[in-house]
Amino acid sequence: MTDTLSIRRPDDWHLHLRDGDMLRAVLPHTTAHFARAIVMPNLVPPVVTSDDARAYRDRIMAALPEETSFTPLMTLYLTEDTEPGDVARAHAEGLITAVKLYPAGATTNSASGVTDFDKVAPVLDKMADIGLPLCTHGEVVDGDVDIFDREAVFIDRVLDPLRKRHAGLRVVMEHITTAQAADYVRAHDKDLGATITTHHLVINRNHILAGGIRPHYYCLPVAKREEHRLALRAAATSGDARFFLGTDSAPHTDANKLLPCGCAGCFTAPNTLSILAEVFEQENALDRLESFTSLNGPAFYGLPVNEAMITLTKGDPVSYPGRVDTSDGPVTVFDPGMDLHWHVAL
Ligand SMILES: NC(=O)N[C@@H](CC(=O)O)C(=O)O
Ligand SMILES: [Zn+2]
Ligand SMILES: [Zn+2]
Repeated sequence: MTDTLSIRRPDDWHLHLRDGDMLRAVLPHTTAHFARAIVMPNLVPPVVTSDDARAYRDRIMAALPEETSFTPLMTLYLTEDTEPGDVARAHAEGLITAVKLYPAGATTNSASGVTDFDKVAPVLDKMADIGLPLCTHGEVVDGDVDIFDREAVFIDRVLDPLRKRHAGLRVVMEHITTAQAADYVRAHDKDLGATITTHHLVINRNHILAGGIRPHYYCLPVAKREEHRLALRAAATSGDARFFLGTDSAPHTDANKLLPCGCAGCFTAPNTLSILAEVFEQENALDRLESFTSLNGPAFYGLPVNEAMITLTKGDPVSYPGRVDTSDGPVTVFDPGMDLHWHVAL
């Protein structure tokens, strides 16, 4: 039985770091294990222009714990006013790694997102030209579409037509939650990838709703039926290079989660790697953990893999904080509902 595993240092290809005190509180939990992260731009107000991205990157660098090396990979929030020239310049100077599409109203802080795709056609064409990936929050927001169907309907109504219209555009389907999304990735070519979160490998919709409502398991896209969780596990552990880790670690204070209308998001940064090792071990796929956490993402983005290694060692149950304190109040850490045995050492 394997009880030690050395892998390249992981990257997180979908992360929410927030800003201000929250940024300072959550950032060390990511930098403890991860070398790089794609930083989502859904701040209030959002990170829309290259100037916004530069300023946000500086705030992240200023918040880094001492003697920590970490590279935030910045993204721009696509709006109907985004200028193709600004995006191209930001890409050329190495400031941004991707642009993020939020359908307006789909998720946390998405009000400035896209409603009319004709308006963003020029910028998407430019991105296809220069090879800059588009990360998508893949859910339709139409009130007539059941929330559990929003991802599958997005693929048919929005994503597939968009990829046909903008041939050559590289797309990452973020935080996929359905078998349909995994199948869509498999059926297409190298211009398509998908991130999978830690929590969607662990919970299904019963965890949120059965026996009482559990707001800390509520995130978007919402967790689906068990068959979808199993499909995501199969995709993540398959070794297929188009699937890679994006934790979507999305901290909200308990006060904002535990409301009559609570925020969506699971905060997984502190225990993500221990959970993933447990999941991959359960799937007899520990030998593929490194592909998912450390190799496939860089390959998609055309970046070098990290030189540094981390070692995971199996032992007594791992202890991790139940919550992280911020000046706005505590943020509850995702509870995977099982003991974790894989300890991370750098
Ligand atoms: N995933 C979530 O449930 N929430 C994210 C937004 C997002 O990634 O859609 C957040 O910013 O809180
Ligand atoms: Zn999202
Ligand atoms: Zn997210």
